[in-house]
Amino acid sequence: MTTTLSARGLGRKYGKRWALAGCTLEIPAGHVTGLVGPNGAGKSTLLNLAAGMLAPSAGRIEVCGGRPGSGTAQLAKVGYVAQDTPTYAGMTVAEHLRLGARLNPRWDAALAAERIARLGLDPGKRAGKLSGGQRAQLALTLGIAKRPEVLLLDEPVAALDPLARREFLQDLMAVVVEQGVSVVLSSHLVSDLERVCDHLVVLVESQVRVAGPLDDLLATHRRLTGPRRDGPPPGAEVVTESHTERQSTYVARLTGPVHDPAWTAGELGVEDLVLAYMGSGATARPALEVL
Ligand SMILES: Nc1ncnc2c1ncn2[C@@H]1O[C@H](COP(=O)(O)OP(=O)(O)OP(=O)(O)O)[C@@H](O)[C@H]1O
Repeated sequence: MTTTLSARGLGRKYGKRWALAGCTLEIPAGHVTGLVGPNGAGKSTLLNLAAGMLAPSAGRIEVCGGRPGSGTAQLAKVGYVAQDTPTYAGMTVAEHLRLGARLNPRWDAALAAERIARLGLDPGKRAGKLSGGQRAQLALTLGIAKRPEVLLLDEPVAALDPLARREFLQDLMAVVVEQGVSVVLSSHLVSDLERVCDHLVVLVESQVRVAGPLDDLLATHRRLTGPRRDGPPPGAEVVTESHTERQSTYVARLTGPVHDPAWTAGELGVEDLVLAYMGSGATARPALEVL
């Protein structure tokens, strides 16, 4: 298995505060990985570390087999679109493409020109005069045309309306299929992630709370409902719990079958799963990684 991103005990702090701590994670190549978590959880910090924009304060990180920020060869492997789709407001679309060509050894000018034409972006228009969606598409084009091994996208659809979001994500999926590029993208929009991601990483309070292939996570987690007793049934690792006077409900990872007929086990959707882990923060819980 080739690995897109591998982190061991990775941490980054600002002053005395850890923005990301003890992050141990393997993201295999060839996947679209969704990075999700509440505001301030450390998603941008992780992506910045992966792109080499930040240096770790602890631990180590490898992206596509190399150390982020270690030189031009490493830079060529990674396409990074930071939050707020950074472009130069005073530069035209065509000037952005020319800059991309100058800075990137593997630049695919034909691909960039084809995308810009297909998206209907006027090459002579300044980026500052584009709509949010058009700017996002320009930034994605710059990331794709450098022909990276991995695309790191920090909330790429945050500013887009639902239709533009859908088109952006469809377009991204087409690129994934055509180029075989790996993608790690952060978003608060779980329904969007559900449509495009086959891997999931949930970050909460600077920690990886859960990570793994989406199918495996959905197959191993259940909502268990049963009579209120001393605790959950055997074989259930509780993520969150709630109780009424007579009944208990657990979102749990099942480590074995639940035989007790008093319990019903319902399947979870991606949003239920994400919200359960996002709400499980009160006690420090070891990160679960399903590989
Ligand atoms: N340059 C900085 N200086 C000081 N603290 C920072 C800096 N950048 C981020 N932080 C802090 O680090 C923590 C993680 O921030 P980060 O931007 O990685 O979170 P995030 O999950 O991307 O959040 P959001 O969803 O709001 O974009 C936050 O507490 C934030 O305040």
